Amino acid sequence: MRAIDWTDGTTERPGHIRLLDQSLLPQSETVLEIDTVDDLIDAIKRLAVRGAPALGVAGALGVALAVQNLDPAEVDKAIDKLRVARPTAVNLALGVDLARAARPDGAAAVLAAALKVRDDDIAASSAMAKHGAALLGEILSDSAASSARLMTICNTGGLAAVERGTALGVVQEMHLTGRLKQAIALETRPLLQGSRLTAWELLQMGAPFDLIVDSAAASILAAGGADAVLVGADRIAANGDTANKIGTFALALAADYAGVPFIVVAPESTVDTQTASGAEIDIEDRGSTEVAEIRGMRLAPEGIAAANPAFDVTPAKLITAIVTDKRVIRPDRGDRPDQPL
Ligand SMILES: CSC[C@H]1O[C@H](OP(=O)(O)O)[C@H](O)[C@@H]1O
Repeated sequence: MRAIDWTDGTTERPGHIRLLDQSLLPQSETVLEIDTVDDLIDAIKRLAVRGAPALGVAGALGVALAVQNLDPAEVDKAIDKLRVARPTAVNLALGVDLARAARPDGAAAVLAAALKVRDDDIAASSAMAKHGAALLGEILSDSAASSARLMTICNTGGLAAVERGTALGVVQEMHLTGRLKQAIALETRPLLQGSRLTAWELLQMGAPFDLIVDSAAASILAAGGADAVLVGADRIAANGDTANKIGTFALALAADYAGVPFIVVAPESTVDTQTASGAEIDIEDRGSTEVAEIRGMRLAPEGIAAANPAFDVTPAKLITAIVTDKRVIRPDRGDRPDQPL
């Protein structure tokens, strides 16, 4: 099943969104049938649906839901609330804007625009998988390129998109073409997208992998335990600075120290040339509970303070390459995403 999709209406029920509730994976594969924008916003805020490309599709389909089900006077307020449900991933606002632009042409045109966002993401995931695997063939030694050990953080597979995903889509491509020796997946505290979601997807692929705690990554890299680091992105600024899951910046520093290529994999829809640099990216803070608890089980003492930025920014100078569905940008050679395609 896709992470998120649209189900056409029947005589019993109007068209609506179906999504796999990722907050319950891997213990439970629960499908949510979403009929209202408020329920979609709740699903986004609690990461039942998550990942920049998937959020773009959610935003676009949410506009179709609003136009289909709400009084015209209520649509803009609902769409505006959806657009800011999570601030860091540029894709959410972009998906909303792409579907909203079709409003003058009616509900069918809005749905068609939203389904195009979905279909374009599916195509982009396949293109990124191929471009990323080709780049590894170019920059790694022959032995590493044919038997690669690839480290990754958070979850960037089909669950973070619609199908295949971004960085984990490259890992899948390397596996499918017999060139993956091992994936190394960081658990990714505090919400454990790595141990819950990436491990689940790698198992389904049948790919060889190790799950590691986040704090083991630097010493594994320094000891020569990985041939490349592949990460996703939530927003790529005009100069190449990249916002991604918290811990990505530390991983980039460790990769730089270890002399290991650090590769960002993201669709062009995640490139935001309106944001000049990483300093302007709004980093979502998700509050102290996620740090102090795991699925409602209190770990830290009551009454403590906790900082919980959900993302950090990796400066372009630490990024070897940015692989998109359309191109490979090489910040290590002075390339910038705001240069024309
Ligand atoms: C290809 S997904 C991009 C990005 O989204 C994830 O964040 P979250 O799980 O909070 O939605 C993570 O930063 C991924 O790298």
